[in-house]
Amino acid sequence: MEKLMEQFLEQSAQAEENFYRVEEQRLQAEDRRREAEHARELHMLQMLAQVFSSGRPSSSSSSPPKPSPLARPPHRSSGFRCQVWRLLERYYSLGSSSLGGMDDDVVSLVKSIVPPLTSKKHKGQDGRIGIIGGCKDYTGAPYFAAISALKVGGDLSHVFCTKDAATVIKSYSPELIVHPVLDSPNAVEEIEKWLPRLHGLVVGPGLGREDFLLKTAKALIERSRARDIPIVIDADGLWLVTHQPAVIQGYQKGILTPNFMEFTRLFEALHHEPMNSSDHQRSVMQLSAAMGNLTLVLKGEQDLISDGIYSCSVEGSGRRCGGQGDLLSGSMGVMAHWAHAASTAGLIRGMNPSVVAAFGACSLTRQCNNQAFQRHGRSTTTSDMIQEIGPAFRKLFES
Ligand SMILES: NC(=O)C1=CN([C@@H]2O[C@H](COP(=O)(O)OP(=O)(O)OC[C@H]3O[C@@H](n4cnc5c(N)ncnc54)[C@H](OP(=O)(O)O)[C@@H]3O)[C@@H](O)[C@H]2O)[C@@H](O)CC1
Ligand SMILES: Nc1ncnc2c1ncn2[C@@H]1O[C@H](COP(=O)(O)OP(=O)(O)OP(=O)(O)O)[C@@H](O)[C@H]1O
Repeated sequence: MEKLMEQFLEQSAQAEENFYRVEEQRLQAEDRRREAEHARELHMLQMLAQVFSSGRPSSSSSSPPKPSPLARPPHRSSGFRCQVWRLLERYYSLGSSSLGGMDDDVVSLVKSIVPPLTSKKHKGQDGRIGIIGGCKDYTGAPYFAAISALKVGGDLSHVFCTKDAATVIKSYSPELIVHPVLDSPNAVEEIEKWLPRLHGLVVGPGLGREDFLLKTAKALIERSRARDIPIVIDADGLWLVTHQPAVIQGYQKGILTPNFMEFTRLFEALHHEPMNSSDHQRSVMQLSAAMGNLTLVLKGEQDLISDGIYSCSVEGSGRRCGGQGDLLSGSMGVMAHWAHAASTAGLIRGMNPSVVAAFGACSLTRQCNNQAFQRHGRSTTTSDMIQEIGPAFRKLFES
């Protein structure tokens, strides 16, 4: 009797295991089918957006201006164009349906890229981030970016700046590793030595616009790209991209984080015409397509993130002190590393890892702004916001 019972239990355990295995396979197949379908649809519509917008990828700023059918709907008589227009509208609305309801889903994805804190890891595993920036005029910006990368959870933050900025930046914080090499004659080789050890690069905060520094930044972007390192480009790095878009065009691990001014400059350089400032979503889609579908974040009252359009409107405050964009780019550098690592490990599926990172960093920056404002009101500074990174991160992604 006992034997029979044992046999019965074994068989039912086996049957249960088989059931779950088959069910899991079925769910995985269904997931793959949905993802493929979604990706096919987005890809097709993206291609159409690219072809029919004025923003074909162009590596040369001297190509002739092209008319933009996206600036307004085509005339009714153009049947095919109307059809394309409707498709494009569907594309935009596909994306913008994520404006409200998708927020929670994206936040869950951000949560899933945050690496667990365990005693099994060694220093460096949660992120070694490099900041390319810091010159005579600007020492605050690279500091804000680098310290934010650490406070978000990166393990090591390197700042590659000019000689005269280095001592100043070191004096702000003993946490940062500061290399005074950006204006040395062999800057590229000096910095390239570090690339194999870096998980993410943030190019631009406090870089300035001197030719030599921009040339160095360009070479470093190219070499990091060749090594498949996620790259966030902000501030003066965007000045470089505006003049030489090919440096980052089409790089899927690249994220651009322009403010409105930087966005307008970049848009006009690529499209050779003023942007339609009444429709930011459309402009973001157009510019993203022209840049080879890389992730773009237009910062503002709401942060608009492509591909597709995701909007981050976590409540911030009315306080707009300088440096908030540096906090954003530094945190994004770390999150981009986490997101791509999670994607490689199969932990996130169905969404571009760069978008997950961008959404995470935007939400965090705005939450820091909100919390700092509650304490300091009008006197809020970026340093106050940096103090809030820990609690804001916990509130958003660890609760
Ligand atoms: N503590 C430090 O070290 C900091 C250093 N920083 C570093 O400074 C460097 C230059 O960066 P940047 O942003 O000041 O330069 P740039 O693009 O020429 O903009 C200048 C003009 O654009 C306008 N404008 C700006 N935003 C706008 C908007 N949203 N919407 C509309 N207009 C807008 C505005 O024009 P205005 O209102 O004055 O007419 C403004 O005067 C860069 O390396 C950066 O990292 C900063 O990070 C801050 C903290
Ligand atoms: N009107 C706004 N309301 C709420 N949040 C905003 C607003 N404008 C910008 N932000 C937030 O502030 C952050 C920085 O954006 P901002 O436009 O100030 O960048 P920036 O000009 O590049 O900054 P920086 O001073 O570092 O150069 C973004 O994360 C964005 O979400």
